[in-house]
Amino acid sequence: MRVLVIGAGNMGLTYAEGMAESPLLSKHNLRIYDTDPKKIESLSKDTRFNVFDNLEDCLPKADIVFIAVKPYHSDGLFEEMKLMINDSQIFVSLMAGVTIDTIQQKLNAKKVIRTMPNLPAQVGKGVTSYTESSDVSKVEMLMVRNLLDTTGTSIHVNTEKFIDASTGISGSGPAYVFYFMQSMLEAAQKMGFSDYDSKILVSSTFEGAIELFNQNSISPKSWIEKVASKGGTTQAAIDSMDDNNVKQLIQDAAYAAFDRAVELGKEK
Ligand SMILES: NC(=O)C1=CN([C@@H]2O[C@H](COP(=O)(O)OP(=O)(O)OC[C@H]3O[C@@H](n4cnc5c(N)ncnc54)[C@H](O)[C@@H]3O)[C@@H](O)[C@H]2O)C=CC1
Ligand SMILES: O=C(O)[C@@H]1CCC=N1
Repeated sequence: MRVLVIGAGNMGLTYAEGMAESPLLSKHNLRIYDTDPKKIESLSKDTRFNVFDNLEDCLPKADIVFIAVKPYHSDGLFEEMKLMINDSQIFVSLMAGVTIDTIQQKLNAKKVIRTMPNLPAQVGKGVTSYTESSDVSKVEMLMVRNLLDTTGTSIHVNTEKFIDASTGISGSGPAYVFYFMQSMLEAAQKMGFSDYDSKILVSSTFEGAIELFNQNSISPKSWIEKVASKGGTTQAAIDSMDDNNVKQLIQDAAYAAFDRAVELGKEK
């Protein structure tokens, strides 16, 4: 099985690194292609994969092709790729919004798997949702799933609506968590803590809360009740958030990302 990753950015490189560390592929079978000469130069020193700056040398013989460029670069890329591909190749898109139908038409490809990964893949804690075109067999799906799982965990969804929806929850989601962290860091700094202490207070609080959540089958709502004493400090904070409609605002933000994913698909 020969795998090619197109686009050595945040996502493409992360997937290439995940696959390189797994026993599924040898270096010889893992290729990465990018158009940025600086990236090519720095990657060339990396012994984990074969690096290419020319599609002709790496695309025709690949069995599985991960596409990890920005959605607005996809048209140009598809145009270049389409004369070099064949019907047995499987194309795995990591791009937000770009639909299976668009990829099949613009690339003239048959077998397409559309995914939505997320950035914690960089530390093996990613979650990727995925769905496929009808030409992809169960065995091929399993092969690709094994590759996706080298960066964390994955969930299969039946329709592309859920790929766009997971963009709003897990794809963009790490940024919402970082937004919350940044807000708490700034509050800690305003209260007079040093940058170092602020970071410890905030990161330990997130880490501890996630650990509690993962080790028990209790809902976040019930955990809030365990932290909040009646008439106490936590209740004052939660009341402030409720008064400011924070829950609704977070849900609106997730829907804004979901809607934008759908819109990106229509812009193609
Ligand atoms: N960054 C994130 O957290 C997530 C990103 N995605 C999706 O992943 C895709 C990539 O995003 P990032 O990795 O963040 O972008 P990035 O900008 O870090 O990487 C894109 C790479 O593609 C290369 N590139 C551009 N045109 C090319 C071409 N024609 N052929 C080969 N390489 C080309 C660029 O040089 C760059 O190295 C996007 O479509 C995005 O929607 C999905 C989920 C999460
Ligand atoms: O912001 C974006 O469009 C991409 C998709 C999900 C995360 N980053």
